[in-house]
Amino acid sequence: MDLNSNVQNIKGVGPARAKQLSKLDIYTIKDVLFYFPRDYLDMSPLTFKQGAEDKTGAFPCVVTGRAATTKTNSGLYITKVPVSDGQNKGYAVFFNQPFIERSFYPHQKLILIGKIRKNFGTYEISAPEWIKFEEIKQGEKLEKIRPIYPLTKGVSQNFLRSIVKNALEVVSSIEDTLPEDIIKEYNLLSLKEAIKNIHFPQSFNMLEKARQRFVFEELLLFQLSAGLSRYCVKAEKRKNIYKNLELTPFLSSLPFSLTSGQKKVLEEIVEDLRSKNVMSRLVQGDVGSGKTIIACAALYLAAKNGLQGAMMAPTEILADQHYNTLKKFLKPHGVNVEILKGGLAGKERKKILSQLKNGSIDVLVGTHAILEEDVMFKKLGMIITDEQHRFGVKQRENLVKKGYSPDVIVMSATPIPRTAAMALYGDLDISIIDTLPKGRQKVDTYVVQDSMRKKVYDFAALEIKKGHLVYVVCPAVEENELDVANVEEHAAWLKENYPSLKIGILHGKMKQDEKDDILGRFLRKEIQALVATTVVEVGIDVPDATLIIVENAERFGLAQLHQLRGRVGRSSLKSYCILMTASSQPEALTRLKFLMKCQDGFEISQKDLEMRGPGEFLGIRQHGFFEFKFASFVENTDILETTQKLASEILQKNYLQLPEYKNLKELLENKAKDAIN
Ligand SMILES: Nc1ncnc2c1ncn2[C@@H]1O[C@H](COP(=O)(O)OP(=O)(O)OP(=O)(O)O)[C@@H](O)[C@H]1O
Repeated sequence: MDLNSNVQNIKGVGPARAKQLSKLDIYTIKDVLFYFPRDYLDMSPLTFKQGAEDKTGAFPCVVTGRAATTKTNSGLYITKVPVSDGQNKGYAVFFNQPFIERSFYPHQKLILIGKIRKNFGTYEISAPEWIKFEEIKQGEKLEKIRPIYPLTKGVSQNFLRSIVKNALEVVSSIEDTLPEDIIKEYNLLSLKEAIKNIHFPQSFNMLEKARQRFVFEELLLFQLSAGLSRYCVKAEKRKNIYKNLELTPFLSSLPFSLTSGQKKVLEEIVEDLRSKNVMSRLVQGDVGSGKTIIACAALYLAAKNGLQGAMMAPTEILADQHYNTLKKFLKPHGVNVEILKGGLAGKERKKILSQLKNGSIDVLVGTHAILEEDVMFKKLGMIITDEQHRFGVKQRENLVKKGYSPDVIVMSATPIPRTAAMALYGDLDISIIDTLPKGRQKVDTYVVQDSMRKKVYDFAALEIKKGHLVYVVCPAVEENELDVANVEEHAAWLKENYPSLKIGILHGKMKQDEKDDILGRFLRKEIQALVATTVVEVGIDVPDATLIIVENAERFGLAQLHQLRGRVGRSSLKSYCILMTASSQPEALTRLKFLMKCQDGFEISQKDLEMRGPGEFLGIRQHGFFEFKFASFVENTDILETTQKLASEILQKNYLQLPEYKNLKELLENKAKDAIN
């Protein structure tokens, strides 16, 4: 029988059953075989004494007397079946199934499967499953490890187990997705063996091997797909347009010298520009490590080589900030920087667009709107963007069609460990700024209970008295059902309690010019405490801000809190971060307290990955992201690296064209559709 045959070809599945199975997205034999258990039960026989509290186990025992049912005052039927494991006595206990009495009789041998606990000194196994010895066929071997499947109404564990068994019997062959040489070289189970062992493992060792096989396959597919899109980009050649890669005039005009991390990253970029391949590079660095100046240097080189540059920021506030920075550092070198804002009047917009087209603007800053159709460059050669705006291969193709093959630098605001970065951004080369500018001080971080709020804000008032600035971050804008701190009420509370302070609010629902106005006033110290949502999270650079208070801090991820903390400590002034919480949950507190002792963004995101899992964390990059059933970026770093090497060999040597790679190629084409588009 073929894998793609209808599920009704399996013994025990008729139209009614098929309908139930469709709720689990099971339609074919293949769907049954790829419906994997969510957990496993060790069926090694245990005595009552060996059974661990709250852990399901298998207990061989014998029924020692008649089952008896009683009715409680509240009308609940409780049936108790007396049993013994040979050493101790106990009961199997069932609820509201008085008829179950009839299933048991004295001297009957059973295996009870369930959780055991001691109730007033007597062992009890509540609502167990059971296997009757008398029903075990002669010669039939009991499974050592029992799969536990996710269920839906009307579909039981027993039924799923039986149809998987039947499916395995009926299917004639399972063609492997991986070529034989890969299976051999990496000592993997064949697909058939892996499927068998993922459902009915011969041992826990074999279960692990089966899992490893699927992890390997998932990660190989992922790496191949990432590699393919990198390959498309890399394959793009351009003429050697960078004749002048001299950075000294630019660097010597800066008010500081670059850190060693910045120098190294800049060298990597210069190397890319020297090569004939188009650059696609991710620049990662901890908060405040000075990524903007790297962008600035790249744009400087582009301009000096007759190319235009575009810098895209995730918000208009940041676009403004970048505009000011770029203008400051590039204008003295004759580089003309402009900003394209959303709300620009028709006439002004027209003027900018025409200057862009005739090449008199060298660098354009703005949100991603700067790459819209009517924005035409004369010769766009360098795009600086952030990970939210990274281009898919399709968008890149559109740009290329417009006649440009621009180099791209992607700036990442969330530093993540190298292996995870490699996995996530496999299609980009990665540079890491691993040093902070000199003189940066540690930001003292505290986790404080809400009951201490008044003290915390008294401290804020003292900071402001010294001429410093304060951020207050709330999870919500206005009053809400979740009952979390909101910007509007919090600002009102502050105004009432600290009437002498100048307080402003900032959130995403405000109009652009309002936001610009507020931020400008904060920079000029006309506002001393800025009550805001996480709009201040990324990139805002206000050197005199020395305190950030985060309300309901437990609602944020660690990496996000680290970003927020990065808004202070951006000069040599001593800075503080206070994480307010009403939570008394030990887990939440441990998580927050991790920030008190750790200032390293890479370490923090590793912790975040571990604690919250990649799903949530990787919200930063949904586009083209694979969903893994087995693989994990945190646990499978070895396989991640192995498969990356293997994938690049396969692509370089063009193995996907070989007949033995046919199935892998097909799988890749299906799976990678999203990633490649
Ligand atoms: N080598 C350096 N020495 C001293 N100061 C520097 C150096 N490089 C950058 N700076 C300054 O450090 C501050 C932070 O730089 P920048 O805004 O580029 O940080 P960032 O890496 O973008 O951080 P974030 O992710 O928090 O926005 C800026 O005020 C910048 O001028």
